[in-house]
Amino acid sequence: MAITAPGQQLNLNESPCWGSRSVDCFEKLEQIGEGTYGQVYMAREIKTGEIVALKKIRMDNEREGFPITAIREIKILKKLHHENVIKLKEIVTSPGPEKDEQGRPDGNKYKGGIYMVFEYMDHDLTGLADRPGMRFSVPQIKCYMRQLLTGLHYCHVNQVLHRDIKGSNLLIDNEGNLKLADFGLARSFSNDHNANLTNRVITLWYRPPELLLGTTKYGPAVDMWSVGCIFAELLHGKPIFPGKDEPEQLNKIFELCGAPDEVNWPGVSKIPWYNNFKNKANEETSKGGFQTLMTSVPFALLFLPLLFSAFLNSLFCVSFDRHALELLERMLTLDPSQRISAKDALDAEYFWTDPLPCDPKSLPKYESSHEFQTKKKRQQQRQHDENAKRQKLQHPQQHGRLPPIQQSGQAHPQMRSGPNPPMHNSQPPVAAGPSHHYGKPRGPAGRAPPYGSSGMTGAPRGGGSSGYGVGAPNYPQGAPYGSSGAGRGSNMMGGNRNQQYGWQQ
Ligand SMILES: Nc1ncnc2c1ncn2[C@@H]1O[C@H](COP(=O)(O)OP(=O)(O)OP(=O)(O)O)[C@@H](O)[C@H]1O
Repeated sequence: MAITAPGQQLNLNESPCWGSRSVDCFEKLEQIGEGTYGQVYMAREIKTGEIVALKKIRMDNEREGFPITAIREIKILKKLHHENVIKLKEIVTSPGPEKDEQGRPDGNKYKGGIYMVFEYMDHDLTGLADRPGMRFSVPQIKCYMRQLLTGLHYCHVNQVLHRDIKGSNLLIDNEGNLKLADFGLARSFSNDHNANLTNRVITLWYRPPELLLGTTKYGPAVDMWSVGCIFAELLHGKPIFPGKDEPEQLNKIFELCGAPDEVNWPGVSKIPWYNNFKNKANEETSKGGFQTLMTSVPFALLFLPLLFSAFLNSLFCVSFDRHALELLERMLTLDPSQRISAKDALDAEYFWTDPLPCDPKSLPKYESSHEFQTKKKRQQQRQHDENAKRQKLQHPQQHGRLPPIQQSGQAHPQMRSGPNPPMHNSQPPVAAGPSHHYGKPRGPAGRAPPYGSSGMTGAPRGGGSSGYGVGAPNYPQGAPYGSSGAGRGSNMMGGNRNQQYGWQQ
């Protein structure tokens, strides 16, 4: 966690009620998130009954002061007011040492706690997409994408870079509204892009090539790359660039988008790590085993549209909407200066041709689904499966005689169907990282309704596993965060992002 830098002090007294109320004004109902900052809870304001989200600011080390990421998030959110940006309502404090859910001291050396109070959102995109059987329709994808771009355009116009666009930071309520959240890595920028900023931002799978190549001068285009990754994921049903470290991430990008050179990306050879990468690529190529498109850029450039459509079509076995592909290509353009802006993306044909984006209010209502909960359910399911396996090994005879319903446990109705559980139960649950499944049609058409289990009557709370089904990738645990520890990786590495970015720009 970083020490608060001069000029970065947070003045909680800026607004009369900010920071003056105690967290005791709220009743914590349920944990809905676990982030680098600490926990996020669904809570009820006792006086009004209003449901909110409380995000506790982690203060693990009292010597290091108030985390700079929290200061940035609060400062930025205080100036952003838009229907597609999460609303920070106030800051509340707890004066004394706090207790965990079991009433034990929570191990926080800092005596009190500080919480950010947000409007409550029923889902994050990752959690929603992870619902069993979930499929998004085209108008629904357009509706979410348009809201994402509208919120981001607003941020960019107000000279704020988000720098961590990914599914779990896109919150959705049951009115169909999508809002950008988690501005912990966000920062203001100036249009001349002259300032040196850290390149160690954005969760690996969503990180643009310029950051992976080490650039420190960048602008809103970095967010647009992440938006392209989300868009492709919504169309494709799973992350398109699931690299496990930076080199692999770059390779995955270059395999799909072609490799950069001075022709398709003027100035790329001046980016700090370009030559390292190029030399390595050449070395590998001369060894004959390196499957990169580094050496076939003209080919890649000429056939980029075909590469995209071939890639997507081969995965879906259907022909993709031409307008969707055009927009996707313009988002996933290597050269950030040629990448489409949020404003221009909103004008793209894709949003203005049939089927049009649906009205958010027309979207079905789902039971609340946050990534934290879906991950937890998968972990529980995995634990359950492991226990069952262990028991079976210990008492093979006894278990052999049991009818399938008893072998597979009572908790999960879908597992009662016999020794071969449904596909989504047989997938190795992913313990960490974005575990997305955005609406990829799975199995024979018509098996699932367009929105999965429709409305509130969907899968029972606490039951079921993730929507990982046929074709789910076998991601290494923690892969999305790579070895750099950038973005959320810090969490996986036992540290926190303040340690890694706090002192940086
Ligand atoms: N306003 C909200 N309403 C409902 N859920 C929320 C809200 N804010 C956050 N969450 C849930 O908590 C999760 C973590 O929140 P957030 O990303 O803001 O925390 P963080 O500490 O910054 O996490 P990270 O380690 O990912 O940076 C989100 O993915 C979301 O599921």
